[in-house]
Order: sequence, then C-alpha cells, then structure tokens
Amino acid sequence: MLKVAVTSNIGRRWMSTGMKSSGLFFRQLFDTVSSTYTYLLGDMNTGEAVLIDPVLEHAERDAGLIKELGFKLLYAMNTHMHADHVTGTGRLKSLIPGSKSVIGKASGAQADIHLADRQKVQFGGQEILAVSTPGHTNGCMTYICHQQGIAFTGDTLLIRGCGRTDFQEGSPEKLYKSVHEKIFTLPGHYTLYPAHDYKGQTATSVDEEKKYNPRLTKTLPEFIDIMNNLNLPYPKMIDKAVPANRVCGLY
Ligand SMILES: N[C@@H](CCC(=O)N[C@@H](CSS)C(=O)NCC(=O)O)C(=O)O
Ligand SMILES: [Fe+2]
Repeated sequence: MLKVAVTSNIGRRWMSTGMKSSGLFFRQLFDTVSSTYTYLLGDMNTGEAVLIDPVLEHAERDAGLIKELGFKLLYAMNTHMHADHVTGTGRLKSLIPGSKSVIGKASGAQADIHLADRQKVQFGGQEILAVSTPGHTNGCMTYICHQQGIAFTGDTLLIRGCGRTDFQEGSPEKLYKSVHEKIFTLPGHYTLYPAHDYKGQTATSVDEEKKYNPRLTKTLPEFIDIMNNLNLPYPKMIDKAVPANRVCGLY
C-alpha cells in the first residue's frame, strides 16, 4: 500500500519534468567549465536512478534535483577516469547515503563497484550494459541501454569527433577498434550521448557518426595520423583531476 502511494506521488512530479517513453526518465545536465555532460536516468516505476559522469562542483545541484524528483540514487557512475574535471561520485555518496560509485575495472580507480566488460547494471526495470571501449583510456566503458536504443559513449566517441589518445593510456589503434567493433555495430538509429561537446551539440546517432564523423570514417592509418597530429594543449585541470579521480574525487 505504502509503495503505491509513494510511487503515484513521485509519478506526478515526474510528469511535469519531462520523460521518455518506456518508463525511463532522462535528463542531460551540463558543466560549462569543462563542457561535460552528466546524465540522470531514472526508472519511473520504482524511482531507482543512476547518474553518469557527475562533476564535483555540481554534486549539490545533482543531489538536489534527484531529491526534488523523488528518485533513489543507486549508482554514481563514471565512463572513465576523467582528466579534465574532478568526478562528483565520491561527494554524491556523502550527499546521498546508500548510493554507490561505479567505474570500469581497467580504470585503476577506486570505486565501490568495478565493472568488467559486458557487466550489467540494473535500476528498476532498466538495464545498462557496460561495454569496454579502450583507446582514450584503458578503462573507458560505453554504457548501452538496449531497451531504450541509447548509449553513453564517454570520451570514446564524441559528436563528429572522439577522445584524444595522447595521454593516460591513449591508443589510436585501440580507440578505432573500439568504435568500429563496439559502437558502429549498434543499430543505426541508436542515440549516442557523449561525455563532452565543445560546440553546443547534445546528441548524435550511430548512423550519423558512421556517415559524418571526420576521424572515424577514415582508414586506420589515416586515423592514426590524424590522432598523432592533433596538437591539443593538455586539459588545464589534468594534474589535479587524474590523481583526484583515482579516489572518486575525494583527494
Ligand atoms: N580544453 C579542455 C580540454 C579539452 C580536451 O582535451 N578534451 C578531451 C576530453 S576531456 S579528457 C578530448 O579528448 N578532446 C578531443 C578533441 O578532439 O577535442 C580543458 O582544458 O579542460
Ligand atoms: Fe577523458
């Protein structure tokens, strides 16, 4: 009885804040400093939720939103050990007691749950399949929700771009293989949500990137040449972010 009453109360609040079909609540959040996207996913029937790639400076914002909407955060997850901002997963664990931090096993970072390739994460009736997509870093994971036809690609695949491969354990060969074998093999209509965008775009699709990605439509030798000549300055926060992110941002 209690469960029904709580569910219907929360349900009304969800109705006014936007939702997707098939029982998934979806909200894309943004950090203007590092151009990072954070994603709140919630199961509308049970209220269980996950947060992907939270940023430390927005942990209070995110925890407040989760509370306002009546969700129960199960997992604060990272797609990889970020080099440009400090993760909010550790801080969120304090703000939302009972929630757990999650990252890929190969990241080498501390967390409550270390995901292996193809491990599943459940929240309510929703399921995330964590697929290992190394190349930007060794521990990069792409989080796929087959029920919804969506995937969170972290820095492996960006909109019309991809993660750089010149630090951490970066490898253009590995990244190319990951994208072609693990992301471009998904159904073409799947919507892809990256960890960053620097031009104001919010999402893309498998078909779009297979057709228009200026790097990953090239041959492997051409791709390696592009990646080895990006000449990007290192992220401003790298010396602080990487050590902090080894310990969930709690440095
Ligand atoms: N200027 C930013 C860092 C920008 C950057 O290096 N972004 C990374 C993702 S965060 S590790 C990247 O892979 N970029 C690829 C690209 O082609 O831009 C800062 O100082 O924080
Ligand atoms: Fe990154």
